[in-house]
Amino acid sequence: MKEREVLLSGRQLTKVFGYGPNKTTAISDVSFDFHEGEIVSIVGESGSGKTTLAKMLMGLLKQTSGTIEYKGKPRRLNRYADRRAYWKDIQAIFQDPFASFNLFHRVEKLLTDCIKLQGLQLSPEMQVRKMKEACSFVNLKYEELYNKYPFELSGGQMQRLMIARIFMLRPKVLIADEPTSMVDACSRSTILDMLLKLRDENKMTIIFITHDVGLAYYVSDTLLIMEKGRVVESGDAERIILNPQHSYTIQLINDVPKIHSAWNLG
Ligand SMILES: Nc1ncnc2c1ncn2[C@@H]1O[C@H](COP(=O)(O)OP(=O)(O)OP(=O)(O)O)[C@@H](O)[C@H]1O
Repeated sequence: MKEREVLLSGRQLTKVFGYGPNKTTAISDVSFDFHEGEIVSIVGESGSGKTTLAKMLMGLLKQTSGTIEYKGKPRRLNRYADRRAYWKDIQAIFQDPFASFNLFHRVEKLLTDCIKLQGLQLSPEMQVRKMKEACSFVNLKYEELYNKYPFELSGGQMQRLMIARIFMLRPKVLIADEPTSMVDACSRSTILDMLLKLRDENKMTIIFITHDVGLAYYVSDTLLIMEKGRVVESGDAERIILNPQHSYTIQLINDVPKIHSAWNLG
């Protein structure tokens, strides 16, 4: 198989919050290479630094030390034009879909904004066609939703709408921070399958942030296991799950509920 191109990489990244006695080292000496079309999960318990790392990758937080490279060059976000170009390529969906949308904008505006962000000049008919296509990709009906406000939608509909926006924006990298937290198991696997389909169609790199090692194994090519701000193990997902090397990884795997033994009360 042809070696995939490295798209986003980090070298010795460290992030320290606060000073003196209030100092917290959220990320400590973390390095990685994320490839084009790769699905990688960043897995760890609460407080292990996953969201901090995701925010640094997004360019929403500046690292205390270390470097981030995008497409083989040091990432620069000082100028507005640089940030705009970067955010065209890198998009995120977060745990709480209600926090991700402007609650005063109707669904139609939330979707037309994606067309504007891409800098496309389309006729009104073409715009509606694109929005309908994006909604049907995530099994939503545009006609039923376009006039609604986010608070008139269910959590699951909102999460689907977030994915419809990604379908329209077609970023090179998607950072998905627990994107299935608000839906039942059935919708959850549908959402994951939609993300996998987007990866296959667009060669999108997906960075999944989760505490659920079972879910990470289901969706990922590679894993980055984090404990207290450090990467304790990384590499091929199957290899890590079948043959974990670090005690923390073993503990995470053992903590996954076992369906059969759960009923063994004897
Ligand atoms: N803005 C901040 N100021 C100070 N400390 C912070 C800040 N953001 C995060 N931290 C600390 O950094 C550490 C890592 O937090 P982070 O949110 O990255 O963890 P996480 O793995 O995403 O957790 P969760 O799964 O609960 O979201 C924690 O100890 C947290 O208290």
